[in-house]
Amino acid sequence: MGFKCGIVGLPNVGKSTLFNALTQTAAAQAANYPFCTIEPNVGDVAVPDPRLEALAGIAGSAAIIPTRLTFVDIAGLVRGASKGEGLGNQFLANIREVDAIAHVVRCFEDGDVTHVEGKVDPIADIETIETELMLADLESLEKRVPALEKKARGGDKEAKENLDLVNRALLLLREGQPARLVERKPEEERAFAMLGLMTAKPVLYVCNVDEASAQSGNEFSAKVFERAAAEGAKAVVVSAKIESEIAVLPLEEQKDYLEAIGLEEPGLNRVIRAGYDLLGLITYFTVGPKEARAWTITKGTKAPQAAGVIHTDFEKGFIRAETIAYGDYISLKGESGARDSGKLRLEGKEYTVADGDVMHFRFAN
Ligand SMILES: Nc1ncnc2c1ncn2[C@@H]1O[C@H](COP(=O)(O)OP(=O)(O)OP(=O)(O)O)[C@@H](O)[C@H]1O
Ligand SMILES: [Mg+2]
Repeated sequence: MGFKCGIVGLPNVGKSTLFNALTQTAAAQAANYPFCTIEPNVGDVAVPDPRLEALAGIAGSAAIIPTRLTFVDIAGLVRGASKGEGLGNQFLANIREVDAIAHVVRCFEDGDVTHVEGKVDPIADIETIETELMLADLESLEKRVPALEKKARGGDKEAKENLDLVNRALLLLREGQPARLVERKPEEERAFAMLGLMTAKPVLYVCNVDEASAQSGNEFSAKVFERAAAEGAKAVVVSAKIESEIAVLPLEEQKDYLEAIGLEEPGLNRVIRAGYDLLGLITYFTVGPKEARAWTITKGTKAPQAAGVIHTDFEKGFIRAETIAYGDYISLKGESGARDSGKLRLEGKEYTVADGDVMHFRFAN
């Protein structure tokens, strides 16, 4: 399936540094000058999930295979981008292709690191980016109007409905509101998604703070959290620079370092999990002596389609899914315990898979 989270923000705020930490590489060039990144960097990241270890421990699985999420490190966005400033429309196209946005906001002071607007002001920075995305959405919608109007006049019912939706979005964007706030009926969701609007994508604010604030944030990140709460968005605190230094250390040293700065786990884990959540994703497991493995599905996926993530044959020939809830698997110490207690359920085609389900699919070839 491949869900993509795009790393977006002003130039030189630490996007590539975060990307490198996430992907544990130095694949993306990170340096102290704006527009360091031009071509997007794409990387797969393991989704940390402590449940996998617990499952593998019970089943004696030889290997643990986490599920993965894709991050895309995108070029910095500046004021006027929608009109072609900076790298202009080129990187806006990169943003259109992602499913959710991780918006990196500079929340650290450092006289040596250039801020394109001259001072650290996370709220102003967020507004600059949002404005550019809104302007770009406005422009793309305005382009659609003439053709839709022509078709609607000709009696095309679908075009008429689409035009109505587009006009509602335009009204909102002209008021300076993101398209995700457009009121729409469930049956309009498909047409809305087809519009490919950037300000309709879910957003996670990533507050990039100094080392001393890595644990509990600072006055800048507090402002971002306030704004996120008001918008119904999510925010996380992370020090991209520290994380990128920790990520390349041997595991033992990582632990010591994290402890020293008061973190239980890498801040990156929070970013990955929040990104996963933002995309509306959940995990089910397959567990056996060979491996304990996590699989990604969207919330609401039925059993056959969940099976299809492993192999299309599983979906085509789906018969039933032997299912154990994660909590039951753990408390009853595995499959036979769950079976003996009647906690191994036989689920059919209409079953909606729940987060944490341990599944075994039966299928016919
Ligand atoms: N938390 C932090 N504290 C101090 N310096 C940081 C922090 N995070 C990143 N930096 C520094 O900021 C500079 C810019 O980082 P980076 O290249 O990752 O930015 P970017 O957002 O990818 O920029 P561009 O848009 O130009 O590609 C680097 O010198 C990096 O080391
Ligand atoms: Mg960069």
